[in-house]
Amino acid sequence: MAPVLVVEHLQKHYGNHKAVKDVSFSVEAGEIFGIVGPNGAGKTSSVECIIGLRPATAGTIQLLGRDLKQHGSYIRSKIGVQLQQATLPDRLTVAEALQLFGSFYPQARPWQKVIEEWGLAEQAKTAFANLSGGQKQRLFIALSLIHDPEIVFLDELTTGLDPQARRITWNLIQDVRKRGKTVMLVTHFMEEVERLCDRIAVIDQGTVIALDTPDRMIAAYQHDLRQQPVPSRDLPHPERVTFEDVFLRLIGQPAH
Ligand SMILES: Nc1ncnc2c1ncn2[C@@H]1O[C@H](COP(=O)(O)OP(=O)(O)OP(=O)(O)O)[C@@H](O)[C@H]1O
Repeated sequence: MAPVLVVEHLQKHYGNHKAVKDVSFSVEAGEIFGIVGPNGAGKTSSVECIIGLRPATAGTIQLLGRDLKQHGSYIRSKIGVQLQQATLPDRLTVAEALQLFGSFYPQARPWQKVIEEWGLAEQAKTAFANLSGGQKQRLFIALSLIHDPEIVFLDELTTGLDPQARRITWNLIQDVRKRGKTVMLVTHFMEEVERLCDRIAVIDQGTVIALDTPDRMIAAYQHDLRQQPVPSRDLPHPERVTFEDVFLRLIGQPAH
């Protein structure tokens, strides 16, 4: 099956600052694909170029087999986006938000169905400001899916949520995939990518420094640990390696 997204040698410069130096990866239909990296690594800049929000400085982006530069409006109709630090006017109700976002797309699904699917029917008349953190995230997911896109980009969806709301949101992300969508997930939570993602790209200083399944990355790290002649106090016990340990080593930080 052809990949739904192919990014090749993407670069994004802001003046002299090279935020994205060389990012390449491809994503298969139905994957939950994670993008992780330290603050300022270039994750959001990469995603913003991929969704057509910012022009790339160099490189090519193909979504659903079409080049972003030539087919921008087609591609925008096929992607759903929940951007970092998304918010809505305090007094806008859930139903109004869904109707408003639906009005942007000719092929929008009936908002009454979407509100039911995402368990927000009881909050239809609730103002955005009065929703819980978890309900706000559910609304943002529903809004990103109102036009029935094929690929959904979720940037730091669970930042600021308490652990319970975060876990509920994980289930929602899996529900998005169950509905046949491909999910691109940008997050700082390593447990989140380890549990949810089929594959992960680790971006550091504007380049992809690792790309694989979480299990394979963890296995490679464990293998390396066993090769060490003297156990280091900075490294965790090999049986308890997590993706977070792998991530910290990849970006050059001590694991514990
Ligand atoms: N509009 C902009 N103008 C100038 N510099 C920018 C702009 N947007 C981002 N940058 C810079 O580009 C670099 C990459 O930022 P970006 O937001 O893409 O990183 P990130 O990996 O998403 O970080 P975070 O995890 O903190 O969200 C940072 O040094 C940032 O300050």
